[in-house]
Amino acid sequence: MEGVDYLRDERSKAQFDVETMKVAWAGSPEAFLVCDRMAKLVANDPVFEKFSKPMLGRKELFKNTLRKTAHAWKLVNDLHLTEEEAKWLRHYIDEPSYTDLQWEMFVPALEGQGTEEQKKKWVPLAKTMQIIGTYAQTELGHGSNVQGLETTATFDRQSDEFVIHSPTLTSSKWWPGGLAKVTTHAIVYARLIIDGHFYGVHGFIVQLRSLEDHSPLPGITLGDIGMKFGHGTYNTMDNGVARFDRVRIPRDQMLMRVSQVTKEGKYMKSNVPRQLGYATMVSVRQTIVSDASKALSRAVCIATRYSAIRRQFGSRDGGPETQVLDYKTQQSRLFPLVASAFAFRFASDWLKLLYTDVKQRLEVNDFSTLPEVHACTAGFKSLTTAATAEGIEECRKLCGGHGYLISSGLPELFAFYVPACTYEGENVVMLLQVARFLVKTVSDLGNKQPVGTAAYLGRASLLVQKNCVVQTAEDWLNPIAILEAFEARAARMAVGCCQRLAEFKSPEEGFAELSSDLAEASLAHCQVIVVSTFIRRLQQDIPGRGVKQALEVLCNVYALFLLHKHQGDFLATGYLTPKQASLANDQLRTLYSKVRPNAIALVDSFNHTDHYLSSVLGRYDGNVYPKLYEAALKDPLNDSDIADGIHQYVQPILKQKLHSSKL
Ligand SMILES: CC/C=C\C/C=C\C/C=C\C/C=C\CCCCC(=O)SCCNC(=O)CCNC(=O)[C@H](O)C(C)(C)COP(=O)(O)OP(=O)(O)OC[C@H]1O[C@@H](n2cnc3c(N)ncnc32)[C@H](O)[C@@H]1OP(=O)(O)O
Ligand SMILES: Cc1cc2nc3c(=O)[nH]c(=O)nc-3n(C[C@H](O)[C@H](O)[C@H](O)COP(=O)(O)OP(=O)(O)OC[C@H]3O[C@@H](n4cnc5c(N)ncnc54)[C@H](O)[C@@H]3O)c2cc1C
Repeated sequence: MEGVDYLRDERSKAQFDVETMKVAWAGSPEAFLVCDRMAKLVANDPVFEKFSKPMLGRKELFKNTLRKTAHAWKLVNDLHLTEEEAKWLRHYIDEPSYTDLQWEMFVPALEGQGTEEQKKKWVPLAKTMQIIGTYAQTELGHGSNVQGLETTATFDRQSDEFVIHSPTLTSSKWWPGGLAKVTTHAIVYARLIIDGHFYGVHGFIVQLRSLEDHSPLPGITLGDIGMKFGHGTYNTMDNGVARFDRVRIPRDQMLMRVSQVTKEGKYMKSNVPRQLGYATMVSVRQTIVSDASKALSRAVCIATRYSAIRRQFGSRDGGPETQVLDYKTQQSRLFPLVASAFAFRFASDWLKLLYTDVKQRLEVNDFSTLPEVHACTAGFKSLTTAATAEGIEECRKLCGGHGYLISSGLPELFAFYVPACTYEGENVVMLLQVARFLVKTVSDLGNKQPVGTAAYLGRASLLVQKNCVVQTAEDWLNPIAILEAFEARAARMAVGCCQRLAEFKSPEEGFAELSSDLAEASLAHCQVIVVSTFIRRLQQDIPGRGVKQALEVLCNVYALFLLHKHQGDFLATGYLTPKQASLANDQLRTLYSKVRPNAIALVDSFNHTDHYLSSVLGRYDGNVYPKLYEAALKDPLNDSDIADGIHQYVQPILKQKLHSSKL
């Protein structure tokens, strides 16, 4: 049998309806149709070919992306694509480009932080790409600490302008995507100064380049910050540096939704919290959670298909060897990642609803849920990106040696993905934000009943006393038992941290000293929400033969895998006994056997095209070995039998050896 037959055989064993599962993964029939149409549009267009990328030099890589991006914009206009369709088009083109910043950060920053008048002026220009913008917050010296930014925006009452200035080397803007070569505008975050007084960090719309000839405007120095990790991935993007030498902009280019500066130089705070200035980051963190499920689904699709084709050991009589997918070790590394992709998908769907809700509330100045939404987006961003980055690397290892080839698609995917752990809020810094929320919630328990995602902490006094009642491996299939275990562990960790915080001289000193424990408690809290979201999703109507059952298995795999991985926490907090932890692991092994016949069908449900996967190992048809061979032959080193440099550098060594052996 060939790889093609192996996958056909696997598909025939599926116990659920794949087409309906595709809809469950996409979120709705409409969402499925949009994704499917955009994925095929990209896959069938030769302009979006990706194979040659790893061979290109930096300048060619960059130009190639500019070409693709221009073609994509033409398609958006020619085909009258909606914003949703255009977003998926960009996603399937699969190349970091300035348009990511334009649509995911520049436009949302204008919409979220501009006044009605500002939005009316700037948003249409941006949405029609008459101006191209980026989000210039991070500096050479500061990224995480936004209030520590050094760029200044000094109000000049006489000319009714702000003067944007980079006073030090470390105040150079550093990292913004598209800044180096493309963007005409940026939202520059700077400290506002009026009459020598500092008024905190605010966003300012600054024109960077001439709209006529694209050259940098006077007083602005722009450049690229250099090559990044992974050759063909993020180097398609011109992350840039910018320095401002007393650049003047009109007063009405300060984003003034949160606070205003009048002509007279009076600083006026609206009745909205200053954290609304961070709203763009909340919006992008929510998108990043959704992207985590996509990236992880891509990696597990490759590793699962290849594991069904790859055979090693197990045959002593010349018969077929064992599919590596049948090894329990392979299953215990791979299936939790398949389950995680689904968990993150449902978590991101839920987060989107939470975010939509807070956006509507903010419109009418209801800020009550903002702290919870900030904690959820920050925490989920950290949890999902860390697990996805680790998961992609695990998938590479699951593919053995071939996983290290660029043609496997996995090294490039990892290089593309891993900065998600850093950008838009470094992951540990984000967990510490969740910790602030947890500490406040627990400290306030006497006065205020927590709601929403923190509601379970309202039962903290019960959860710290109760012990797990599980007696058999079967009991671990009960969602109530699972959820209570996660809640009890998280509540005990949060309460434990708060009790120890009280022993320090000041809360700040305690928070700094216990920050590692607080970060762990935050992760445990986020896991409660992800697990409960998965469980709740299964309580909804899920049509299709066997679809719900297959998802129930994955939900249990996800929860029990986490329980096993973090069993130290579950045991140390005293909620579980070692016997109960061991029963959970027994159940996990049984669940892997239930996933096994559905494995290929589950990853088919992601509906990924071969173009999107860009992996010889993950091909839909399973024709791996002939295509690996073919891909290898296309390497430029195989253009000739005798490579450049052989005559010059190798032959003299060989000849010298002959000469000395004669002596
Ligand atoms: C090609 C790519 C493909 C796919 C990528 C996928 C999707 C993304 C799409 C496009 C993007 C493309 C590429 C990536 C581009 C990346 C862009 C960036 O990285 S932009 C820069 C991002 N920078 C950061 O995230 C900085 C992180 N730092 C912060 O957010 C803050 O400084 C801080 C750490 C939160 C601290 O804030 P602050 O200094 O104010 O300090 P406090 O701790 O005192 O906070 C006060 C108070 O406010 C609360 N709070 C903080 N933040 C928020 C918020 N956002 N909303 C609401 N409330 C907030 C905080 O918890 C405190 O509350 P309190 O305890 O006082 O009640
Ligand atoms: C690919 C990529 C694209 C980017 N695009 C943009 C962009 O378009 N626009 C933009 O403005 N920025 C962009 N950035 C910058 C990015 O947002 C920052 O790098 C990120 O916010 C992290 O900040 P930092 O680099 O200052 O890390 P640092 O904060 O210096 O982190 C270094 C270490 O210090 C630790 N640390 C920091 N603070 C604390 C603390 N309080 N407690 C405990 N530990 C702490 C961190 O955990 C980390 O381990 C991009 C970055 C990358 C990698």
